Amino acid sequence: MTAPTIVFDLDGTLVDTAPDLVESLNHTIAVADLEPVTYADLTHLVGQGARVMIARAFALRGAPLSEEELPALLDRFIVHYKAGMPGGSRPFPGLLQALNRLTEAGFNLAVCTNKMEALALPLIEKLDMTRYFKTIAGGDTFAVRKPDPGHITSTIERAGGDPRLAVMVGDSVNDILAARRADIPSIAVPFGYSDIPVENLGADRLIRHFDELDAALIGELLGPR
Ligand SMILES: O=C(O)COP(=O)(O)O
Ligand SMILES: [Mg+2]
Repeated sequence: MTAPTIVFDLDGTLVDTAPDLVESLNHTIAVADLEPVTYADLTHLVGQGARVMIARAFALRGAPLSEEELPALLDRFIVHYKAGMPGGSRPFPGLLQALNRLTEAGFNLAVCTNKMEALALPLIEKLDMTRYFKTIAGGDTFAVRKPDPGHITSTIERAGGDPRLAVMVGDSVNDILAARRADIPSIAVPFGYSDIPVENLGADRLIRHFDELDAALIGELLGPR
């Protein structure tokens, strides 16, 4: 029988990437003389990958940005962000213990992030976490990305799992909405970068710490089998 799959979001769920995202974003927008963004701004900027984050930073500062300028800015971001990896980014407390616990319990683990694959893969590798995941799907891996349910279901299929036997863990509306649209139960974490209070995301469960993520909770969400 297929093992249940647990799908994790990356930024703000598995890894606290905010300091490095802010730093590389500010390095990027400095070429246009924009005032640096803050950690508090990030919750409104992050979620749809680096390209959208840069465009949103320009909008936040009321600065014009043409389509033609974006590729060079995106390159600037990618080069800076990759060079600093893993920087100050660290797994959230209790994550590694949870990944070990869930792996030992026989679950398939996967990552579904809107971060581009070329950034997600090396970040997870530098944090020595690649081995935990059957697959790591980025925002540009498939034709669609969160909140499109196809991003999650394709990730599960690529991990050899079954979307009818899966749970999504995430920090933002993209994750919880995509899961709901895919009819997949979801767990929200409050330590990420949501501009909506996590209680209002509509997740099936809320955990405050990864210590709470165990086989019993997954079993409750998947119901009697
Ligand atoms: O990098 C982003 O914009 C979002 O990434 P996430 O989907 O892992 O939260
Ligand atoms: Mg996230």
